[in-house]
Amino acid sequence: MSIKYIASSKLPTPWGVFAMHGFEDTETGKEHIALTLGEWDSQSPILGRIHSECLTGDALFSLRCDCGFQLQTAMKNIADVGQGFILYLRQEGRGIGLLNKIRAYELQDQGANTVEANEKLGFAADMRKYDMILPMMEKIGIQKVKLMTNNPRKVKAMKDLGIEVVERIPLQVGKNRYNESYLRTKSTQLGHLMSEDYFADEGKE
Ligand SMILES: Nc1nc2c(ncn2[C@@H]2O[C@H](COP(=O)(O)OP(=O)(O)OP(=O)(O)O)[C@@H](O)[C@H]2O)c(=O)[nH]1
Ligand SMILES: [Zn+2]
Repeated sequence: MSIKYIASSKLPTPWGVFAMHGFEDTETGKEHIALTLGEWDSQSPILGRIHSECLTGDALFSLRCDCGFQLQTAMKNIADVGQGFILYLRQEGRGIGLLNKIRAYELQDQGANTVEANEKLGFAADMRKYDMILPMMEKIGIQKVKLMTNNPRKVKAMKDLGIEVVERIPLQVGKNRYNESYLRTKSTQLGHLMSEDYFADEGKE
């Protein structure tokens, strides 16, 4: 793993003008992004999110998952407090890539759940790695985080890298009739922490 900082620019969004910092993984050629808003000293706990790329949810308005809703809510929450970061990591499809995710969706259209579909294709349920986080966090000067996620493995990954997660903030947004079983599978098979209230809230969104 070799992460190289490349350049920074402004990124105006509906929620505020973020700074965008580009990084290259020189081994894989993957291009990762950090968005930051506001300023801090390295000892302050900063609100943030580690977001895994989901072209379909983040850019194409897909209702099959909750990714786009989580990304927008995280950006809004950061803007509301005036300070925070998002690491946008290019590990599409939990690390299997976009085309394999479409293959997995095809199997899901035939009745498989997200875990079964990955396994039928010969992949583990979740192939993501998080070691690129450390050099990115060092560059943006953050050592302590308040992390917006439902995924305890992300919290553990950060802690294993030596980053202090002072708080986990649930990000339960975007449930709809197309992603309910996907969310259930995340909760029952992938360890995501989601409250029963979230599922009980039938008919919302
Ligand atoms: N292989 C596969 N990947 C998927 C599927 N649906 C979404 N993804 C990918 O899953 C990743 C997001 O992971 P999630 O498990 O939804 O959520 P998380 O990032 O672990 O946890 P949160 O921080 O709570 O959002 C993105 O890279 C998506 O492209 C699917 O059905 N199959
Ligand atoms: Zn998604």
